Parts: sequence; C-alpha cells; structure tokens
Amino acid sequence: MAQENVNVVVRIRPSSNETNDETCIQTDPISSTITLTTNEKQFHMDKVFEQNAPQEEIFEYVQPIIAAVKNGIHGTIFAYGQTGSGKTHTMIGNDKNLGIIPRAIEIIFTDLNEESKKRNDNFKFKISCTALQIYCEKTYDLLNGNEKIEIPLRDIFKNAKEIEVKSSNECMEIIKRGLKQRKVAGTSMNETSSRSHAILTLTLKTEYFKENKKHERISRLNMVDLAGSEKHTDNNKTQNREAANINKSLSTLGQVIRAIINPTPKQVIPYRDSKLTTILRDSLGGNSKTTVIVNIHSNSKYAAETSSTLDFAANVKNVKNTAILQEFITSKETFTLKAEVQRLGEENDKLKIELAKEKKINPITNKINTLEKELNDGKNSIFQLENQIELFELKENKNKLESELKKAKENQKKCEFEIAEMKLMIDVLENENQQLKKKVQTLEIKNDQIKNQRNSDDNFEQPDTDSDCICLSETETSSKKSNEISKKTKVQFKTAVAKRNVKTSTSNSVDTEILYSFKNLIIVYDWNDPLKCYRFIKKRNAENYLCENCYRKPATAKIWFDENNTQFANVETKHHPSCEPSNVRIFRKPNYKIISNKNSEKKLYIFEPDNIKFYYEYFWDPIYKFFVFTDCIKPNVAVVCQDSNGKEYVSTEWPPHRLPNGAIY
Ligand SMILES: Nc1ncnc2c1ncn2[C@@H]1O[C@H](COP(=O)(O)OP(=O)(O)OP(=O)(O)O)[C@@H](O)[C@H]1O
Repeated sequence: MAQENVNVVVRIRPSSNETNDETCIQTDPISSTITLTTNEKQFHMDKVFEQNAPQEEIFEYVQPIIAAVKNGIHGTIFAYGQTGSGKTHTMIGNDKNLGIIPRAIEIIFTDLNEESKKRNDNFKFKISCTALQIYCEKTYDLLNGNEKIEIPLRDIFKNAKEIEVKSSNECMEIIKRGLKQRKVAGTSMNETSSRSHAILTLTLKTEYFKENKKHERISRLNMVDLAGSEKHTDNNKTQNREAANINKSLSTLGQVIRAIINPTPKQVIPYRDSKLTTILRDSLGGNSKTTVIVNIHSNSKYAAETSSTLDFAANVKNVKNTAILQEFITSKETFTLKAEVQRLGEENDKLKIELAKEKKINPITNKINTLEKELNDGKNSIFQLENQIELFELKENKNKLESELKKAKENQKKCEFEIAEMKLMIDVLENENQQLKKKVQTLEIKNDQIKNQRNSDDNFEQPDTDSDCICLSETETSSKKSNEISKKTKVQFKTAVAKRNVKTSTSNSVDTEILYSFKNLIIVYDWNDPLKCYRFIKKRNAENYLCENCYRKPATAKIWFDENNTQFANVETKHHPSCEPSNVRIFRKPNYKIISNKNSEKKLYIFEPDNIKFYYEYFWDPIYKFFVFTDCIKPNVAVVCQDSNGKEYVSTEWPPHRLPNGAIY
C-alpha cells in the first residue's frame, strides 16, 4: 500500500463570553488556510472547521478512517490543543452533542451487523475495547476498576484489560464507566480540564470464507483525547506537576514528529521517550491511517498558544504513514485441522486435570493407566494432525512450484523455437552473402573483360552530359503513375526490363517476369500492376522461393525456362498471403543521373525526392542489364525503360532498403 500523509484538520472553538473577544485568526475555508493576524503566519491544513461547525460535520470528515478500520486497516483519530479548546467536546461530546467516539461505535456496530445479514452469516465479527489513561507519565487501565494499578509498558495492549462488547450501547456503557475514572480537575481555563491523555481502542476481528479460504482481518481504531497543553498556570502545586508531565509528553510527541519528518542517518525516532509516543508509535509514521484534529481558540488572548498549536499541526501534516491491510488467509483444510488440534489440545488439558485429580483422590493404578493412555493417544493425534498440516502446506507449495516450472518450460520451448528460426535466417543470409561474393567476383571478371574489350575497340559509352544537374522538378508517385500508365506503356516497360513474355495465368498460379534474380533472391512484378513487385527468397537447398514478407508462411515461386531459354517465375497466387507488395516508383530526369567514369563503369544516381542533397547510388550489372546496389541485405534494382513516346525513365523499388548517401555536386 502507498504512503499517505497524516490528515490534519483545525477546529476553532466558539468564543467564550469573555470581555475581550478580539480574534487573532483569519480563515479561508476554500483553500483551508488559516492566518494568524498577530504575525501574518499562514498555515495550510487539510480542512478548517469554523466555530459553528456541528459535531455531525466533524464526524462526517473522519468517516473514511472508520470505513478503513471496518475493512481491516488500523486507524487513529486524535485531538490536540490547548486546554479548554474543545478536544473532549470533539472526541466524546455530551448527550446532546455526541462526539466522534460514540458516533464511531454506533456506526461500526450498525454496519458490521448489516454486513453479516447481507452475507448470510458468511461474515462474523467480534469487537472488543480497551481504555487507557496516561497520567503523570504512568499508564493506567481505565477498565480494570482499579485506577491505581499501573500497567507495564511492554506489550501494553496484551496487559490492558480487553472487554468483548456485543452492542454499541454495551460498549458505550463500559467506556463511560472507564472515563469516569479519568483524572479531571478545574483549571484556570477549563472547569473540567482533562489532566491525562485518554486512549480508547476498539479492536475489530472479522472473518469470512471465500473460495474455501478463511479471511481473517484484525484492525484497531485508536481514539485519543489528549490532555490540554498550557505553558502558564496559576494553579496549585499538583496541577503544576501535572502540567509539567503533560507538557513533557506533548513535547516528546513534537520531537517524534520532527524526527520523522527530518530524518538524519543513524537517528532513532524517540518513540520510547514517553508513554504517549510509545502507544501512538504505529499512528505516527507507521501502519495506520491517521487524522489529527487540532483544536484552537480564536481569542487573541491565546495567540501564543494558538501559534504553537498550529506549528505542531503544520509539522504533523508532513508525517507519512503506510497503512497495510491486516488480513490473514488460511485454507479451509488447514483451518479445520488447526481447530482439531486446538480441540484435542483442550481435551488433553482436561485429561491432565482429571488425571491429577484422580491421582489425588483415588490412587487406583488402573484408572491412572487408562487416563495416561488416553493422554498419550491425544498427544499422538495432535502429532499426526500437525504432520498432516505440514504435509498439506508442503503439497500446496509443491503444486505452486510445479505450475511455475511448467510455465518456465513453455517459455523455454518458445525461446528454443525462436532461436531455431533465427539460426535458419542466419543460414539463409550467410548463403546469400556467399552468393553475393561470388557474383561480385564474376562481375569483376566480366568488368575486366569489358575493359579489355574497350581498350581494344576504343568503343565505350560517353558520360551523361547532364550529370551535373541535380535540380528536381517532377517525381511521379506510384499511385499517380499507376493511373497514367497505359497498357502499351506497361508492355513496353516489361519488354524494356527483360524482354520476356508474360505467361498465361491459371486460377491458382501465374507465370510472371523476373525483374531481378540473384540466386537466392528474385524480385517479380505484381501480375496485375507493374508498379508493384514482390520479393521472394530461397532457403538453402530448397527448390521454391518464399515470400520475403511472410517468410514463415511460404508462398511458392519457382524459376522456369521456356523453350527460348527465357527465365520466368511461376508464383502460386492461391497460397500467397495478403502481403503488401513493394512499390515500384518511376523517376524521370533530372531526378536521376547516369554517369560513366573513366573505366566505363556506369552508375545511376537517384535523388531523394524530398531532399535533393541525398541520393542512392546503383551500379550497372552488365549481365542482367540493370542497375543494382548490393551492399545491403536486400538488394534493390533499378531498370532504365522507355515509355510509349520513347522517353527514358528509371523504374525501381521505392523506398530502397538502405539509407541514402550524402549530396553530390
Ligand atoms: N465546538 C464547541 N461547541 C460548543 N462547546 C464547546 C466547543 N468546544 C468546546 N466547547 C465547550 O468548552 C468547554 C471546554 O471544552 P473541552 O473540555 O472539550 O476542552 P478540552 O480541550 O478538552 O480541554 P482540556 O484539555 O482542559 O481537557 C466545554 O464545556 C465544552 O463543552
């Protein structure tokens, strides 16, 4: 669960009938800001309750904490402030104006009873209460009927008397009786001033079964009415001692809060420096949802106390708590076995008592033997049941581990399959690479031959005279071009590429021209649209070529030669998945340049349509009679064609399968 700040609200008590009722505060209820007019200090709170705020409104505000407690989360509500500022009024109130404690008890009982009815008794709850007071740094139990017995601080809630209550009325009666024992006295500022801190705790235990599992939740609601803080006093000696002790515990409370919000390395939060902070340990910086109600006077006479109270409030607001759901889940079997263990344990205890009695009253050995045997049987049963519990828990653990192992194995299989696929792909690429190397070698030999030929003939191609011009004016997109190309152009386009015939198509397959063939790679035209093409690759030793897009679901393409020894590809359209073909794009001058260098090596430069500083460099393939670049995994080809008017243009797959080069000028 996430951390959340302690919630801090200010409640201003109505001004008393004093002669000087000049106020020392200004409030802004919208921004929940309170300003001390004496020093213009501003304090931002979570909520500011004006003087006339009724008890219902305060209770409404703390309802989320009570709801959380009902759902298994610890909660604390405490009132802090100067003596006579309205803490007891806020927490306990009177018969006409009930405070938070009686209202909380009432709503908890009502809601849990309703829940129990609603869930057809698959919801049980138990509520118990404790009431403590801390007076002059000693902790007393207000429910044990003897106020003088101090309870040891260690495990205070175990040592305090906890009374299970069945109804809100019973609970209130017990609490009222306890509170009567609380130390109160008339001070100069409050006729019935609380001279002790009162800590009332309700412990809620709920249980229900869900999917054969028992869910138990145990949460506490602490409701604290602190003793009043006052520095000056004109009271008697006892009251001065009380005031000193009250101030000591409240100043430790302040130190604890400052230590929580300004932590330093190796520093220990001084919770144990006072009884109050020891008990409230979980409520401040611990496992609890906490709201602090800060009660103040508005009268300027109390400006100094009000200021220090608001300083305290501003500090508490920075304390962060982490409230965790207090739930314990046990499977039904474990629960039943545990109950059985408990029953046998109890039986065992009874038997022991009986045995002891028997020994005293009647020393007949037979009876003793029988009882001892029963006792041993009981012990054995307990031992067996405990073993069963352990076995059951181990089995549960084993099942969990097995299912985790199964998942891990499945994952491993997936990974192995992926690795196998990758290896296959690497094989194909390596094969391609080798073929490319061979091709380069062949080209180099060819090139040498051509050079020799040219040297002898002195008959080489002149460089293109337009080669310096790179200005682009017109680039035709494939879609536009697709509409423009006439049937005749198509035919010419195809003829110009490879001078091959389009074969007749059957329903399942079509014979088509090969735009480019590179042993393991063929690029063929889309049989319907010469502005689109498909790429097919061949696995090692495979007869057929596979669609490069949907590599795993092969669409077969096979290379054939007709009677004129013309190469063509037969593509099975039926099995071809709906892969997007690559676009073929047409470029017209000056969007491309063909340049021959001194060695008569022809190169084609196609300029990036959107940025003429970049270009793609293609090398002339003298064998296949088109341009190609092969320095990437997927070679691209570009063919020089003529349209119906005899105008030259370049057709190529677009965009190419690599990044463009830098600008040439
Ligand atoms: N909001 C309020 N509305 C009406 N009466 C109030 C309010 N707050 C306080 N009072 C009255 O003021 C008196 C003093 O209040 P209360 O005893 O609650 O103060 P306190 O902060 O608990 O003081 P101490 O710390 O001395 O115990 C009581 O008579 C109480 O009824």
